[in-house]
Amino acid sequence: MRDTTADVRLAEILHGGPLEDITYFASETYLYSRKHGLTDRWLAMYDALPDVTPSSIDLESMVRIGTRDDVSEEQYQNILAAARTQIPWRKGPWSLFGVEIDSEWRSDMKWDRLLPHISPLAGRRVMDVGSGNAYHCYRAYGEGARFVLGVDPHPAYFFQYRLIQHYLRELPVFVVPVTLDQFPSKSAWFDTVFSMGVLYHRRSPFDHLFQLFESLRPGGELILETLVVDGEEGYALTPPDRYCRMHNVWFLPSVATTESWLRRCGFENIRTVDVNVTCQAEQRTTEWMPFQSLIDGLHPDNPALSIEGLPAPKRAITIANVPA
Ligand SMILES: Nc1ncnc2c1ncn2[C@@H]1O[C@H](C[S@+](CC[C@H]([NH3+])C(=O)[O-])CC(=O)[O-])[C@@H](O)[C@H]1O
Repeated sequence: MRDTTADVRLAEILHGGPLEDITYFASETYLYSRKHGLTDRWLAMYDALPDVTPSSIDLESMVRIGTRDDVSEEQYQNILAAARTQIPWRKGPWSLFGVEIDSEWRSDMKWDRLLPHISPLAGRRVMDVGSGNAYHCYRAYGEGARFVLGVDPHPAYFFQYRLIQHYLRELPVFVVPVTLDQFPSKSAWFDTVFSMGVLYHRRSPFDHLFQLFESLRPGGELILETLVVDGEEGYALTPPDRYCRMHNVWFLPSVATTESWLRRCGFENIRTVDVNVTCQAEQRTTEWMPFQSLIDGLHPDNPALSIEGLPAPKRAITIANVPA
């Protein structure tokens, strides 16, 4: 068993509330029970991490944990080597004691697009569904959230979060490596819920939207970010096969359709605050994600199309509230 600080702290926060039972998912016992092939690699990485305390942290203008001066050359090399064992880093960027992890996605660009439009996060309970390695969870904490819960079933991203969390153990920011379907329904507990980059991966988009609705308290706010296509209300594109080489994309609604789906699920005050064609400055191959990226999913002769001939990725941010 490794450090159990996270389990204990999460249990304290959730004690007596509607989500008390999910504490188990944050436990090492649950992790080992999944017997994932990456677990051994992660444990070896975790053992090699030096114990250092960051002299300063910035989660507001970026994610920076400590500085190069906080660590010796040997400690720096150990952290660098540990971070490299967790390649590919898809979400970031992270600055960890001077190790600059330049991830595939500039996740800060999405954050900058949404932040001016959402209710201030200060004092709020926040959930980020599809949190990946928790980049946006830490940014939410940087805006003053009092508790942030990331939800993402992908073990590799969870282990990246645990690497970062090793140096931010005192913060009330947690990730559970499961899907939202494994949560008790109708917790009505969160003030703000993010679902970004998840809806199009769900085969049943309405079930996902209802789950988000039921996890929010009355008056609570949803920030939904999803791939969209041009079209009238009612139109949604189902790719006949892959989309930008991804095999798990099911529905690309128009903006008007996205909003109508939210209305149908009971949300109100629905407004789309940003529509953005993804550019290569935001999603690209880097040293920390050396595999295929956006450019490989676009048509070689026409970047307005995906490689399959469908519209190139365009993303909308829509905000909506549960009735008060
Ligand atoms: N049912 C599910 N429940 C929870 N997570 C899920 C589920 N299905 C898939 N995921 C997770 O949702 C994330 C989608 S990426 C967005 C990351 C971040 N939000 C971002 O906005 O940059 C998509 C993208 O970047 O295109 C992955 O980490 C999946 O493991």
